[in-house]
Amino acid sequence: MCCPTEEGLIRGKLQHLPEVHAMQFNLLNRTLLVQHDAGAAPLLIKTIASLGMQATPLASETRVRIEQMDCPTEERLISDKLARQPGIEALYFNLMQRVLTIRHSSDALQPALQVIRELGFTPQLEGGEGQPTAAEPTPDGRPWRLIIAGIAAFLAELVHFTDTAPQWVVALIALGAILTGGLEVYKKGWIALKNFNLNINALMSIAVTGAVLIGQWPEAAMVMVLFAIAERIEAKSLDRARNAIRGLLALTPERATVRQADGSWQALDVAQVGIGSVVRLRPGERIGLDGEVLAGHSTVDQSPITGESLPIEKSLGDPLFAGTINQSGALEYRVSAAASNSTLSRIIKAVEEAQGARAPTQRFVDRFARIYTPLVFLLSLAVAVVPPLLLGGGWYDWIYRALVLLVVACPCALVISTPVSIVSGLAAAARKGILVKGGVYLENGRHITHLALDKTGTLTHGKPVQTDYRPLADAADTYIKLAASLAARSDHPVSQTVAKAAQEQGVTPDEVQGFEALPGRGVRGVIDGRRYQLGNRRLLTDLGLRSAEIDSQLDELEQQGKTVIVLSDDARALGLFAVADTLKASSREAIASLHQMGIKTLMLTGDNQHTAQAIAAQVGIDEARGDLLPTDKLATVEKLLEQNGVVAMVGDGINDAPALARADIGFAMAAIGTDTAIETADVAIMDDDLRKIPSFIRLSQQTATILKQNIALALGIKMIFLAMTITGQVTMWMAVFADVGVSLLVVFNGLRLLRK
Ligand SMILES: Nc1ncnc2c1ncn2[C@@H]1O[C@H](COP(=O)(O)OP(=O)(O)OP(=O)(O)O)[C@@H](O)[C@H]1O
Ligand SMILES: [Zn+2]
Repeated sequence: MCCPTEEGLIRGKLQHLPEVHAMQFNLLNRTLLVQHDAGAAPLLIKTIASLGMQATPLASETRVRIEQMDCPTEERLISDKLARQPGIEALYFNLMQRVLTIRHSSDALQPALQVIRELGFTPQLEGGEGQPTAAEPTPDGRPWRLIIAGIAAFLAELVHFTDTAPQWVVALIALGAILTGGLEVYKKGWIALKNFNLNINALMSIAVTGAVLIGQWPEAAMVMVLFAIAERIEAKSLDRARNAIRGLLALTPERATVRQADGSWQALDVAQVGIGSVVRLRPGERIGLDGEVLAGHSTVDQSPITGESLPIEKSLGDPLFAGTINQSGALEYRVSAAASNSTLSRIIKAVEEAQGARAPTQRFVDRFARIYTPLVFLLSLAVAVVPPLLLGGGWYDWIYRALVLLVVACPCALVISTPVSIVSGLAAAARKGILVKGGVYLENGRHITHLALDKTGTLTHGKPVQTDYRPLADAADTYIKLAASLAARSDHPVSQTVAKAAQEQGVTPDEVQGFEALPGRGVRGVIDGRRYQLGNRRLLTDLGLRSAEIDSQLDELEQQGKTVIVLSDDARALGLFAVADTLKASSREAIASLHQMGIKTLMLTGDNQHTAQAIAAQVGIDEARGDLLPTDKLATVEKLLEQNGVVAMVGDGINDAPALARADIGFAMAAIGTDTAIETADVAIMDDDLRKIPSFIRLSQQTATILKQNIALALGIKMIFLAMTITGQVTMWMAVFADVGVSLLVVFNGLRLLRK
């Protein structure tokens, strides 16, 4: 495969296969990246062979759902074993979603799945990159077992306490409780131990077995049952965080009313509706697919995506988004994206990926847990052996303390405390219409010291109107037509405004030859054999056409916050056009909140310094820098970065993409309509409301607070118990209660963010 016709051939053939979801060709490297259903690779190779080409599979990525995997110790268990398998190139764990993405060579998948099974997990293949399905809740399985185990454990304790039966009866009842309630724990623990892994199951198994060996039957039973119950509650509450994002998906209706070839209407499953289909919407109906209005007028509540409940007017040509709600009128629209690729689906996918990437605190905690557990394990060995041998302590007493220490060695609460907070924070942000592309940004948002803002479209509406036209030479009546002819060819907002104003006056543009855009300056072209330019002061300077008279007129208009461009031929300036953009009502308030947070604001714009200053003064921005070329914007951000600040930049991502990418945090505004913004920004603000930035920073602060509380809680209580265990004040019961209690506490504390 080396030429585009071959690409076309392959694409034509593969795109009709239902197993294929997406293709990306790279003719230079002769590679084709295909997203396909699991197991479809041989079919693809055969199809390509039928075209007379030979395909050699390189590596593919497979998403595997592993229901029982939700603790980092399990992750380590899998990764230690799997990474050593031949053909495995990379592993990406997402514990919150319980999904493991394996990058592997084509024949390595089955052995890898086998390894996972041997470790006691049940891997399920996910169907390619299709529409994300709502995560299944933790299976309920065997609640009766826990109930029986609980009753038995209680009985054992009761009989032991009241001394109504011989010791062997107590032991028998307790054994029953341990086996019914804790068989799973033992199984998992054994697999972990075999692999030199000390996960919670291994620790609990040792502790309970130890308790049995020293004759603490009722206690062993109670501890095991309590642990099993707590695990269950914890898993359930984690499901809540896990599904907070997926819950958004429940917003899209399952069916849409689609026009058939014969003109009739039929309700179809949204997954079956193709691009280009025409869909009808009743008033009050939820929108099922992304599309563009073909007929009708209505307002749409876009709050499910933007977090902004102000209804948006929709008529011919306006975009509609799956998951939003049609209000008063009936609409017909043409579908523009498959259900699995709607804006909402992409948001959900992005947030899920964001969860997979570890935030800094989480990495720290994971590292800590890695040494904490083995350390406490060694400590407990020492506690069991050293005092009795060297200090004359009682064996029984110290072994018991050592077993309690094993329970305290569990890092669960600590390890779980960060992801649950981050995920809840990400979900809360998504609900507000703020798409955060990684926990890092949520953690660092509160450290922002400088915010650079683009002017057009960020602070202003980006929809300027023409305010002034002034001829500078005679024969003035032809200038509007000349300017409009040039302007109509450009998609720059300033040109567009001039073109529109002329059109409204009934002026039709002339033919332009040799049209050229001069970035940061304006445009030029030849009309009727003569060359004309339309552009800003910089362009006039380049042409050597500045004069005191023109400068004073420009100064005057620019100081009113207007943007002025001048029409000129090669000899003189002919006329000037001023346009003015309106400030968004929310901008002032947003800037004021940012200042209250101690953040310095800086406006960066390609527009001239006067206009920049005038606008900056109106919104209350600290500093304005005008006359910047896109490269200057980047340089400004870089200079700020050198001053050790945390620099964020907000823009619409069109001419400020490099600066956005370079900043510590890049915010893209009005992302709902633009795919690139969702994909490239660090944080995408779905609507165009600048106040989302202070609210993101507040959320970042709240997340940080909860993270700190959680780590302090988890660590603090562990440390207290560690000390108290060694001095012999803690029973195994209490240790289990403390451990699972803290786990639950941090989970619930993290979930509080969902309500922010
Ligand atoms: N195609 C064009 N038509 C008319 N004027 C233009 C054109 N291109 C640039 N200009 C002039 O140059 C100035 C700078 O343009 P540039 O595209 O760099 O910034 P901008 O997009 O207008 O502003 P911002 O940086 O705030 O988004 C504009 O304000 C305008 O005066
Ligand atoms: Zn634990």
